Amino acid sequence: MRAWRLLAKRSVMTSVSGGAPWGLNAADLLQNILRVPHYHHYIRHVSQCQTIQEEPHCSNNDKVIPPGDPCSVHDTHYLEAYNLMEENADMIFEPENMLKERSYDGEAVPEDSSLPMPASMIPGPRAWPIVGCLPYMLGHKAFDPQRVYLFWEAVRQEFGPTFRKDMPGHSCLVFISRPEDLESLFRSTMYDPVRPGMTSLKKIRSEGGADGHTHIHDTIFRGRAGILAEQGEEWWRVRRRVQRPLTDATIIHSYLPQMDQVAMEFVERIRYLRDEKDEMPESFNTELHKWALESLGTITLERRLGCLQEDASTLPSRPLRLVVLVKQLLGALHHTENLKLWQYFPTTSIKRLQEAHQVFTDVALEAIRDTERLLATRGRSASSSVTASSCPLHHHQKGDETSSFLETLLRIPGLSREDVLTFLLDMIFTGIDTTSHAVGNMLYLLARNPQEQQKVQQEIDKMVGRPRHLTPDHLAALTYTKAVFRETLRMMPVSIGIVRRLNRDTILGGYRIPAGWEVVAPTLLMNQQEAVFPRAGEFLPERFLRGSSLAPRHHFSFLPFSYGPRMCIGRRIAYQEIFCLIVRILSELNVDYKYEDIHLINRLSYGPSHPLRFTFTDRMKP
Ligand code: HEM
Repeated sequence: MRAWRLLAKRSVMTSVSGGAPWGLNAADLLQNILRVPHYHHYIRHVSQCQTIQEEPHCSNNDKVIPPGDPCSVHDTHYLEAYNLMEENADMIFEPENMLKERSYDGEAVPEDSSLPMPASMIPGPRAWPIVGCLPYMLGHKAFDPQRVYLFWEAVRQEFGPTFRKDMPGHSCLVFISRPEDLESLFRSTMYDPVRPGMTSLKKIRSEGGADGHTHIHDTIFRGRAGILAEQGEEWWRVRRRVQRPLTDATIIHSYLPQMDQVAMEFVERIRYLRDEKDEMPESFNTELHKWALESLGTITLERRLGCLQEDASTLPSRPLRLVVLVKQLLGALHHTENLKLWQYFPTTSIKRLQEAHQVFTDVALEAIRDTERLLATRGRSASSSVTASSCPLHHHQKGDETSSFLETLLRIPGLSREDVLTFLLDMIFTGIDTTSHAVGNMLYLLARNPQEQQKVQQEIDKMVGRPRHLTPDHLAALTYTKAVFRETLRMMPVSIGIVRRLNRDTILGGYRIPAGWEVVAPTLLMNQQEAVFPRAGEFLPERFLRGSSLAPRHHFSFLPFSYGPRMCIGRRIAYQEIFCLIVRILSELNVDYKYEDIHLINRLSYGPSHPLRFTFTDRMKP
């Protein structure tokens, strides 16, 4: 209890000292905590979860609403509560010894007033031994392996918001789609969030590879698989140590000039790539991947890589190989995570994954070593009178210390060099697809909605103009653009869903789901419910503006970066990169798209179904 009080207090203090870069400033934050009864209650609620006195989970003016209720009181305060959750998520979940903090013995699941039904009563498609409901799924008219969300939606229509869908290797799999159930899921798993999946990555990293690839595993991974694939103590050991630098606004903002420079160069690249009809080539998706690596490289590799300078005709350089290798690795992981026959015998898919992982790791590590060499040179130069600012590597200043992101990570007590390298590898391979797809989807939706595009451009012209350098204040002022970004992630999300393995019995959708079962909250199912998002099928960024009558009906209904201690650790980087690029593109260019509709196809994350053959025309100077 005392720890949580300290945390709540610290969350306010951290924001006061500049920790809240997006939207709310410190004064807003304090004002909101005082003014918004719901959020005030929320902090209290989180604190009380510490002592497991589950109470009715929302209240307003003494009106008590039982858990599971549609929670209409959230309507008005949705955005305030949501913003505050987003801003303070890191601070709220930061107790050092989180995993040890509580014993689960004897803990009650959130008690409902009515008796929960047993899990055996959860409805769902017919399942057979071993194959589960695979035959049902394959024979279903809505089943499309590339758009599996269509099938999930059909199942939800037939069986309701909570359904069971046993699959081979996943015999106890429950799908939820009500935001209040997602809230219960997060609360139940908050102190030990196990995200099943990435088991093939864990296997090859911790057991060593076949075909003489063991040297990497001996020298880098040493039986540890990194935060993407690890669980429990080992995941938390790394996560809690890298949390601060990844979410420290000062550190992330210090990379804004470099990311902005990359964005400006990408606008030039668009001009260079345009054909006579001002259209992008079919390979524009890959161009966005290059931008994403170049932009992410400013922080993870501390330098410019040159991805945007290359001509297609030249031999691929190491950075461009990295783009290709990340794609191959994600593709291979998609296969091994989809069908886990490799658990029983060595399949071609796991061998492919080993190969792809091996080559990616070699190339990425070499790039990191180049950075280390440059940093070492800088150290020597600094001592022989060359100032840090003249160094090609980026650096930021904290007190008297000047350090790069890599040096900051390497100095964290309790993290070995191998931990840091593994973490950087994970950042590189998670941070490329995600941001490039989000930007591509946002440009697509704006191309299809010219009025909204115009509003974004007007906001950019008014609040930012065309400055030589973007500042954090410029980006924070873009309220409408931020609403468009959120609406993009609602309609065309990047993440397929939140998945957790329960570590205690939990009531979801009125059923008592036993510990050990896995629960999936599929993003598209959550984001497209009329009852939660009025006029869900329409692109309406206004719903994310303050005071909108279209606001989502529950504060756990829209969490594109997830929530809690396991939420996306790269989200501040993602925001910054994406906003730099959108601002620089739309302040100079109009975007249009003249081909067939794009929908999402599922791999490890959602990606576009067609090439992004945008048309970019120059805007008149405002
Ligand atoms: C629009 C862009 C992005 C979206 C929508 C997104 C979304 C997500 C989501 C939903 C999760 C799962 C969280 C959970 O299980 O609760 C996640 C995890 C993660 N993301 Fe992101 N992400 C984005 C960009 C990035 C970037 C740019 C990076 C790296 C720089 C990154 C690194 C990670 C890592 C390392 C994890 C695993 C965290 C852990 O397990 O502790 N993401 N992301």
